[in-house]
Amino acid sequence: MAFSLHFQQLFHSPTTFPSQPKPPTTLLTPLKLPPTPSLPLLAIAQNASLSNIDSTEKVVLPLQLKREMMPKHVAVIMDGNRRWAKMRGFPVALGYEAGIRAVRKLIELCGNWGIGVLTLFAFSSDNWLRPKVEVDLLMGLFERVLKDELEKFARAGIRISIIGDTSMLPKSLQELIDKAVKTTKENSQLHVVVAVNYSGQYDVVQACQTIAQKVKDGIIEPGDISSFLVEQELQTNCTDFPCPDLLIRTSGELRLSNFLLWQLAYAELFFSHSHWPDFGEAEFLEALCSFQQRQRRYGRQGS
Ligand SMILES: CC(C)=CCC/C(C)=C/CC/C(C)=C/COP(=O)(O)OP(=O)(O)O
Repeated sequence: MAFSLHFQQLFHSPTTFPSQPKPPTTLLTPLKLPPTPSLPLLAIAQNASLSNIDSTEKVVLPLQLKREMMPKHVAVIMDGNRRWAKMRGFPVALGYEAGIRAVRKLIELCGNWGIGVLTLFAFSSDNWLRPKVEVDLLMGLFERVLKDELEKFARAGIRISIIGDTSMLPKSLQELIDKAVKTTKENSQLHVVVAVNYSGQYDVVQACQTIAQKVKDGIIEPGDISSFLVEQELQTNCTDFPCPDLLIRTSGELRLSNFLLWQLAYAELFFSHSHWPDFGEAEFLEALCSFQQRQRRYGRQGS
């Protein structure tokens, strides 16, 4: 069975939300897209498979995208769930439910389009400052997603990893995380890395602590410390491509909010006006088209 079919079938979500016209706001105005026929009409099977996908499987891309220019690692700050809900007069919980629907859709698209790693910023270490009821709501949602979807993730060949300090999470969630990580650790179709109680600054600090200990123990010399060595100690070292090629942040905010600070050094940034629950295929395609138009120079002279 083709890889794309796996994902479409496994992640079809029946979730519906009360219909209500979108409020007229500039934040919700979609950006201008190149004309986008529906995926089945324009999709072509590009026969060569990507290295992180089983060679018997096909990656099906929309015509606008070039296979050889696809990012290997996409990171996302899923902002605007509460605003999405408030603008519709819905409870905050519904905003997060809609956010989870968008997560499912993005996982499906990354799987179908041959992206190797997807890192999602689900809970920042600063988010503990939110009202307890909201923190509890988010923790409950994470638990529910892991309980309900683990089998589907595992069957679709998805590997799940968590970055961040999980020791502060509810014990029941920690157990579900351990199970998800263990159950999926041999999977290689798509690596979904979820940042929970994550701080980019702390990630660098903990890497420094580990390296300092190695110096103290005489394992390495201070002069051995390099970018390569630091990167090896960062939590994203759990993936084959620790540094995202593309960072997407939704809902119009133009900041990094302490996410993957080291790892984003050379990432291309894409800021979407859509709130996270409205971020779907058209919006992702727009981000990828923008990415493929960038000239990535990594500090070198341009042509
Ligand atoms: C399992 C899994 C990966 C679940 C993801 C659920 C999800 C969408 C989490 C986003 C969490 C979050 C703190 C978003 C930031 O702003 P905000 O959305 O709170 O809202 P605001 O910026 O409008 O205030």
